[in-house]
Amino acid sequence: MTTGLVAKFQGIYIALYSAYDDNGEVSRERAKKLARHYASTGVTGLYVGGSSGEGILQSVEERKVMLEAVLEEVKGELKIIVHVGANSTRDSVALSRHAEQCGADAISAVPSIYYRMSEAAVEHHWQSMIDSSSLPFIIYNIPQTTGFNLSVPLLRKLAAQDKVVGVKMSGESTFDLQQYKMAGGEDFLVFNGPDEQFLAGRIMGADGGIGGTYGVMPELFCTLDRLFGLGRIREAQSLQNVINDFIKRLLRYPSLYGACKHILQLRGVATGEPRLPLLPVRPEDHASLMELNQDMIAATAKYAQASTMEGAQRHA
Ligand SMILES: CC(=O)N[C@H](C=O)[C@@H](O)[C@H](O)[C@H](O)CO
Ligand SMILES: CC(=O)C(=O)O
Repeated sequence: MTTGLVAKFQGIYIALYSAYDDNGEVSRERAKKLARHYASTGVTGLYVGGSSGEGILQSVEERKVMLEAVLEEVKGELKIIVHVGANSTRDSVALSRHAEQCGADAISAVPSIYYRMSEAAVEHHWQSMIDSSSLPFIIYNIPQTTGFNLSVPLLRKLAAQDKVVGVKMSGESTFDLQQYKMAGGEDFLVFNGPDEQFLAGRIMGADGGIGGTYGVMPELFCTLDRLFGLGRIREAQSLQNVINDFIKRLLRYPSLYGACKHILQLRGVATGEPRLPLLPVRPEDHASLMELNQDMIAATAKYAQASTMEGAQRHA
């Protein structure tokens, strides 16, 4: 039995993509349509403005618009965690305050990037966001892009505060993930970052996941999570294998987000191209992306059927 914060926040969170119009401006309308698209997929919530959401490539104003649109559409239906990390503490604090004003469920942040930051500087940066809002705070550790790896002592120190409720662990070591889970204590959340090892992360203690590829296969990740919860590990393994084949195919394109956004467009959900320097897909990519989309849709249907059968068996 899980109680408290873990019970409240655990689950599958789609790292939401950016939503731009055809001129590359943030589009409220497309952001709403994108959020709506996910409302009935079974996911717990959305992670807005993170890596996949290109928050780091947007102005503070654009990030506010994006969050407001998402909340207007799905507040109360989906839990909304908003990434408020910006390079300056000043901007990060402004975004933290805004997140609270407009009713997000939690905030989260990476360290400041570009300058090599001491642990003391990162701690001060995060603490400023924590202090500027009453929302729960989720540390975002993604050392391969930020160059900063969260230490267990810093995690322990931050987690001692009631407002610091969890960590999104995007580093690849599931041992580190397990160490965070142990250090955070009983009611501390750990979210798996690398989608390719979702199952491994869950086995080592993650309470759920926040991922950049969930947005093109949300139902598959929900099923994977459920299979793990039911202890059906062999089936979970084979589903993770299916998912990883899709992820490997997605990673072949000029940018992961460009490929994912193109797939969404094929499903009738336009979100524009990723913002440069993230590259869009090329015309020569269209045919293979159409095939990948079809394969994902087929796998989703197949696993939906499998879970119906399982439901029927349970009720028999
Ligand atoms: C480095 C990175 O962006 N990691 C994401 C978040 O943790 C993942 O969700 C990846 O997008 C995903 O695992 C695909 O490699
Ligand atoms: C991938 C991920 O979790 C993010 O976009 O922040």
